[in-house]
Amino acid sequence: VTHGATSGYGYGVLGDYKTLNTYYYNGWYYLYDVTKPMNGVIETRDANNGTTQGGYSVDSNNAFTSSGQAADVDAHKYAGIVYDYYYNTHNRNSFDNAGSTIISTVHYSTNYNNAFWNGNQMVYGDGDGTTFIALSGALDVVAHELTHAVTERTAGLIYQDQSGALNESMSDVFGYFVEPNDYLMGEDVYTPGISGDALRSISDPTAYGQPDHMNDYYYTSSDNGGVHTNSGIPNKAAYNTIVSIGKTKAEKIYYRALTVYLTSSSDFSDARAALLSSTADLYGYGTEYTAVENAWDAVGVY
Ligand SMILES: CCCCC[C@H](S)C(=O)N[C@@H](Cc1ccccc1)C(=O)N[C@@H](C)C(=O)O
Ligand SMILES: [Ca+2]
Ligand SMILES: [Zn+2]
Repeated sequence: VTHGATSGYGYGVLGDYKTLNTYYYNGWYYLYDVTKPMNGVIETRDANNGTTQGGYSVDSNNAFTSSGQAADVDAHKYAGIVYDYYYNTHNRNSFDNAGSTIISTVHYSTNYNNAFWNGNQMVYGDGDGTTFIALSGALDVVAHELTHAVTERTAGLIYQDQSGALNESMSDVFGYFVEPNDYLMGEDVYTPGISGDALRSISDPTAYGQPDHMNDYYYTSSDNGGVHTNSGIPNKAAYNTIVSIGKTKAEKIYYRALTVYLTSSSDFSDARAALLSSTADLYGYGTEYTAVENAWDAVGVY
């Protein structure tokens, strides 16, 4: 072929084999996925431990099998999975619902124990090897970060205090919806030397130092008002909702609340109201509505 879509493969951060949607051009294979509907593109880049966007992740023979390519493989594969989740479950075409290219950069900085959405793209550190390994190696992390992009283009929840904790919670909750095999966050890339732990739990936020009730709201000036701590309260309410009405209904009311009712300054009480309105819209005022009321009563938010 002169150039065009190809199918490659590689090994992820956990050493697992996975197929990849790649693109051949001028002697090189790119992590550039053109298989999505309406020309949605997913591209993965490599910062080579710098702090710029980096160039495209490329390979000479379409086999992304070197250890240095593992983070690239997972960032690319998982971005595609998250794209598919939003398209197939919520009919949303990319984070802006207009098919914008989803860009990821891996190997950001050195020993960087975090991942983030920078307003234009996802960025992943490699971790320091003790607290984290390469963060794109966890599907719930990728879903967390891409959900920040969705939130930014919809509710626009300000990243401070209660709206900020809600912003963080939406990213964790959709991290669960995309990876529903556990209620843990980041377990696949967190503390490789310790098994069974995680950065957070939505079923029991207190297991990792987060509050699960308004009585224990953590007032602080750090971390934008403790957004990674206080997210435990809406996270617990989401867990309560998921357990009582099921994932299929829960993800519909959460998506509707995020895209229709929540605004940039919404606080926890506004979130309760937004979810109740969404529930009423979709399922009426029956058992699902009561379940959402109970879910938020249980965390002390009215
Ligand atoms: C650059 C400034 C910080 C940005 C914070 C990003 S959005 C974030 O919340 N990252 C997640 C990564 C993550 C997600 C799911 C599971 C594990 C880890 C996060 O929770 N970061 C923690 C370490 C933090 O910033 O406190
Ligand atoms: Ca998980
Ligand atoms: Zn976040």
